[in-house]
Amino acid sequence: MAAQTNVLDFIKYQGLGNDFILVDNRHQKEPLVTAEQAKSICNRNFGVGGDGVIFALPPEGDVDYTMRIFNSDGSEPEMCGNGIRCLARFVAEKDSSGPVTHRIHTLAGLIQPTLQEDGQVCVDMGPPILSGPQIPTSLQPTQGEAVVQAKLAVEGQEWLMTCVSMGNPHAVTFGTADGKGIKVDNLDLAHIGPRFEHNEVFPARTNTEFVEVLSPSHVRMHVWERGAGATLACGTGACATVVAGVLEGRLDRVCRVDLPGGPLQIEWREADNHVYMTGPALPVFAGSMELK
Ligand SMILES: N[C@@H](CCC[C@H](N)C(=O)O)C(=O)O
Repeated sequence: MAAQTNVLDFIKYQGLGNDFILVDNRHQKEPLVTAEQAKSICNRNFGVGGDGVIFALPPEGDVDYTMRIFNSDGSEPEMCGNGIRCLARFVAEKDSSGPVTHRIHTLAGLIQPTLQEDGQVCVDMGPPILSGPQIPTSLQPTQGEAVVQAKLAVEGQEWLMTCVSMGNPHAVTFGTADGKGIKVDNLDLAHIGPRFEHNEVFPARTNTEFVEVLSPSHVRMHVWERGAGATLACGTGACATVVAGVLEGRLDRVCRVDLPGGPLQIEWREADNHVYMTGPALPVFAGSMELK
């Protein structure tokens, strides 16, 4: 008797080079692949290759559908900014008469991407979370409940960290306590990134953003992602960067964030305290693979 094979259909998408395997999972509540399988699928030599696997699941509550994601190390984050733009485009292509604004349930709550006529996707990412224990970090609050420019010793330097959750945890640094700013091109991310990600002050690990300010409305940012390492872009990280920059008095509420994969436009809107992210999302190829 022939062994039964389990074939996964997917479309690979990318948002500024942050790349994902998208799966239409709207017919069943559980993701079609396990965390371990996601890790193999993301492998760039032995699998499809990607920074994560994203599932469109049936709606939970009063929404259009639910999103879940596995990082390339198989861990499950609460949210993904570039990923949710890709997901909105993916579902829109499948349901050509679907809504322009999608209401998506995530582990970080309700997120609403809007497909713009110019092909970009603008996402209402909701309000940032600033309370240390909720981020979570054990770094002590310095501005009310917020952890702003808290000192953290890593690799013999005291880094100034501002912590922000966009549903998932971020630690943003513009430089060290001796007044040295960041030059993103000089960073050895593969060496330094894990020392932040796994630092004991971040009990759920963290994404870390290293930011070079070009002007109050324009920065360069390189990211070390929890569960995925150095990626070409991070949407939630770009949002956290602008929130941190505003809290530190360095940035305007409307700011362009240049990532290795390209720019994102971010606004932390005073009127509703929500963060809005605008950027691209593009299909790369469709495929199917046998799941082991
Ligand atoms: N690249 C994403 C963030 C993905 C999740 C992150 N690695 C985490 O574990 O929190 C983005 O664009 O936001």
